[in-house]
Amino acid sequence: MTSLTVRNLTKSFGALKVTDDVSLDFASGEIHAIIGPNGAGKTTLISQLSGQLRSDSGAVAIGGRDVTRLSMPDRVKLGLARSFQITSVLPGFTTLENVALAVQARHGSSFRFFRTVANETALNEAALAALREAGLDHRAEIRAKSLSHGEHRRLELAIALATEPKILLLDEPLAGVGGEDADTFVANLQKLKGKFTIVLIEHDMDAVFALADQVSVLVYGRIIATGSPEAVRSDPEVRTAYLGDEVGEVA
Ligand SMILES: Nc1ncnc2c1ncn2[C@@H]1O[C@H](COP(=O)(O)OP(=O)(O)OP(=O)(O)O)[C@@H](O)[C@H]1O
Repeated sequence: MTSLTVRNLTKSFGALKVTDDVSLDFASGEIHAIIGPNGAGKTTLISQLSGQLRSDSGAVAIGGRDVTRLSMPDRVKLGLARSFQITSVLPGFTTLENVALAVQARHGSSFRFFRTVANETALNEAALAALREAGLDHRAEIRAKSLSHGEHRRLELAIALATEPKILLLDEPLAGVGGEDADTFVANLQKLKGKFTIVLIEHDMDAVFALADQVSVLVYGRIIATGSPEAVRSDPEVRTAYLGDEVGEVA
């Protein structure tokens, strides 16, 4: 089943056409990576999907429902969550409190106006469940400002998970994350595989080829290939346009 459908999306900044007639289908439960050189338009495309940026033309549908004209908050309500670039983590709050705020925002007044012990317990349990899925429950009581960069990224993932998404848009989750932290992050995403549709933008090709079911290659705003990691890796046009030597390292 297709959970997210993109048809003929286009966006220009002045004379620069940044996304150019992009059409893609994201299947339910799959990790679909979008790769491409710097400036190819990947982040712009994600912003068009999330509703942060209005497209010049084209259409986006979630589960068959046209959301092209919907705002970002309305798309979040339909299960589309974007992580990493719009999240504002409160540094003086604990990781649990940060995630609890996202749970509260998701459930609105049902948590806010009835401050019973039962509600607070439910709120904390939901937040802890999201932290567990992101592999950060052991740091629940730590203030966000004391987290490592990699842990901070996992907190942002937990905040996105707290919105109970059907589709997760991850924009370079591994940027600036190295070594063990990167391995932990990839392992966590592996565990989430199948639970949500994940659209993953990532420059770390080891991570992309380890995680993705489908890979699409964006070059100068146009999708030049879509397919399994193996098919994309051996596509001559992709090798010429983008992957080059990098592909050799992971082959
Ligand atoms: N708000 C904006 N106004 C003008 N130009 C923009 C804007 N946002 C992006 N661009 C330009 O659009 C092009 C694509 O940018 P985008 O960030 O989408 O690429 P990207 O593939 O995500 O790159 P990277 O891999 O480096 O993050 C770039 O040339 C960028 O300078």
